[in-house]
Amino acid sequence: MTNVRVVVGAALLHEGRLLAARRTAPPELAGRWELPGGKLEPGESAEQALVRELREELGVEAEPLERVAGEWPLRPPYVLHVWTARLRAGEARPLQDHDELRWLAPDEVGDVDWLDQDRPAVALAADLLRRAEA
Ligand SMILES: Nc1nc2c([nH]c(=O)n2[C@H]2C[C@H](O)[C@@H](COP(=O)(O)OP(=O)(O)OP(=O)(O)O)O2)c(=O)[nH]1
Repeated sequence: MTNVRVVVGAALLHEGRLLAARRTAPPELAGRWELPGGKLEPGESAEQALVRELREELGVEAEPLERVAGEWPLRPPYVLHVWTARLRAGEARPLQDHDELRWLAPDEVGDVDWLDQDRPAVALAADLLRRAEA
């Protein structure tokens, strides 16, 4: 399919924790937790979109690391791709699209109400964190 559009989500990792962000809109998604990110703009790579979105939404500089294997369908024509990323500079704040942030240790990843579509990628990111700790 050629008209699929990618939403990139960042599994932002810092000091052994994963960042979760609580959405403020649209009403059907508000209050649920997600990986910060957004839609690719025309001509943009996933890595470029990730860096731009994290700058806009959280006020941080992030470095994309690697794609988490998989692709998760959202409302057509969107699909979710997830990349791990590390925090290069700044302190994450909910500047846009979110009203709360939480840095979750691997054992806390199940403590927030993730968007359904995010759960498999979040589980994979938590596994990566656990392995990095071991
Ligand atoms: N950013 C993000 N969006 C997600 C995730 N999971 C999920 O289902 N979505 C959905 C919610 C939205 O319908 C869509 C992404 O839209 P968005 O509002 O974050 O994108 P954007 O920042 O580019 O916003 P806009 O240009 O539409 O204003 O994907 C996720 O983990 N991160």
